[in-house]
Amino acid sequence: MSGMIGRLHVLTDPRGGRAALATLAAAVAAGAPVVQVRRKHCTDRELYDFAEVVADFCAAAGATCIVNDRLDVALAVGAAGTHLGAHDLPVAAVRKMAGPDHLVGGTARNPRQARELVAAGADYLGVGPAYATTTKLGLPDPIGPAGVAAVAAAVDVPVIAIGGVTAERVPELLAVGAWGVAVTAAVSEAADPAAATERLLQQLDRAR
Ligand SMILES: Cc1ncc(COP(=O)(O)OP(=O)(O)O)c(N)n1
Ligand SMILES: Cc1nc(C(=O)O)sc1CCOP(=O)(O)O
Ligand SMILES: [Mg+2]
Repeated sequence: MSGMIGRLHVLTDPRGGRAALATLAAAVAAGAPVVQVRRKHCTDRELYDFAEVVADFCAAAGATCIVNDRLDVALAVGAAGTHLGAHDLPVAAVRKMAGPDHLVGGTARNPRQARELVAAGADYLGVGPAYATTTKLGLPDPIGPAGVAAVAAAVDVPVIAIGGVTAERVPELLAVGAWGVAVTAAVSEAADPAAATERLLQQLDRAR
């Protein structure tokens, strides 16, 4: 499965909870096509319960639901896909278990990793950190638009730029070959998450 994945991925606030769900509801109502359930430091049951609510919400709204890190949870809640990084199960293993119709995304930081992930069966790549981010600790230095460009030139699957992405930065990322963007703070820390989502979507529409 590839090619037509949505261009705006809204990641849930990793703390989860009601505020995360309210933000998500606003983002999806404003037209966010893809939601990624990203939650850390919780029990499996808490993750499952949260993911189930998000997946049901996405199904009702026609949005694509992707679960970060966990194929088992993605399958259990009927999500469309799973996103995998270097510390998660390998893309090839997940592809083997999930079959051809499950969306599988991988995190790439350079062209070599990107080619390997695509060869292993990734449908799309999350590429970053494009810019400095306060949402996630321990990342390498930002790769900037030039780093995103290098990955986009190396593969033929959609590249989703992530890390410190704002609406203002969308044009320069699309200009270097990104298909779309993934955001946390730009939506979840916005005073008006629906308006922030609309601004991101406008930039994605305008710039291509
Ligand atoms: C679209 C997208 N791209 C990259 C990531 C990062 O995934 P990963 O490297 O597994 O890191 P964590 O998100 O698990 O901290 C992502 N989640 N989404
Ligand atoms: C979850 C995540 N992964 C990244 C990576 O580069 O692997 S950057 C990132 C944080 C995305 O949130 P924000 O839009 O608030 O920067
Ligand atoms: Mg991960």
